[in-house]
Amino acid sequence: MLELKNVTKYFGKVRAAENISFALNKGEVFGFIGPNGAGKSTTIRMIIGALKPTHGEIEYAGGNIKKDKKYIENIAYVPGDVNLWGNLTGEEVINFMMKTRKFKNTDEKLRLIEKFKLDGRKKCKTYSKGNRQKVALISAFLSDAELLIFDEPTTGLDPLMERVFHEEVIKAKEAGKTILLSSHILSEVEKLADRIAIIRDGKIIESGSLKELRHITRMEYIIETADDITALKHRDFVHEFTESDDGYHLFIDNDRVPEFLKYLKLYNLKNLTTAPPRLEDIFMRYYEGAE
Ligand SMILES: Nc1ncnc2c1ncn2[C@@H]1O[C@H](COP(=O)(O)OP(=O)(O)OP(=O)(O)O)[C@@H](O)[C@H]1O
Repeated sequence: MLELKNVTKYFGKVRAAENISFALNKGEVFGFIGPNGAGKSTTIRMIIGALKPTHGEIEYAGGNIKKDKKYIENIAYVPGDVNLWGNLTGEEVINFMMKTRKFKNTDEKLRLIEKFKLDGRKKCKTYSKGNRQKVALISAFLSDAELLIFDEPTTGLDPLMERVFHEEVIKAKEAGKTILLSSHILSEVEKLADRIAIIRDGKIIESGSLKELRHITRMEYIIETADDITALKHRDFVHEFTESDDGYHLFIDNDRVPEFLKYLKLYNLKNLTTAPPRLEDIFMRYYEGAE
């Protein structure tokens, strides 16, 4: 549905995005993650046509976006920091959006206002960041756009509202919408995304499904044994060795597992469990790698 081909953006000498390439399939949730200043917003602003790439191409439904601007009507975009017309109420802003999009389902509007617990009668200038975000999120979920783009959508929301956001993303996906979700909240992306791309310093450093990305990190092992296995701590493939009530916890490099298993044979184990790595572990490794 959307494809970026070697998209690059320079602001003067600052390289905000370099050779960004990825494609979104219709009906998927695509997570775009990276630390502050990595280039997520710049990339998104190029997708919505607010910035012109220095190099590279962006295609939407097979057409080049430089030539055909009509594709923008098929995108609903919620920026990280939402600005609204201060003198309109939240509901007036939502009504305005519905009118411009010729969307008439007021029951759905009321459902979303109720679900996001928005007081739509207050003027937007009195709203907190979270309330402004709610107005934009409700408008996006109400729109008939086929691609929904959320840039750090839950930074102003409390955990209950975050959950509402997650539920609505899943609903939108079930309705066949495509979702680009930019975030540095890894658990959010992990829960929702079918595939992810990790961006850092303007470059995509890894992309794929979570399952595909798990190979690049360490697995955690929890060992229950009456034996003293602290000698393992000194092996170079063992990391973060700790002792807890439920056993010894340690992380093992995935490519060194056969060696690890050989060592394990030296002990009498009561139980051995493993935990798949979280996106956070993958991400932290990239963080650490740069320092
Ligand atoms: N208009 C601009 N002029 C100059 N430099 C810019 C501009 N916009 C972004 N940058 C720079 O480009 C880089 C990428 O910024 P961008 O906002 O895309 O990152 P981000 O991943 O969205 O981060 P954040 O989560 O903090 O918004 C940063 O170094 C930023 O300072």
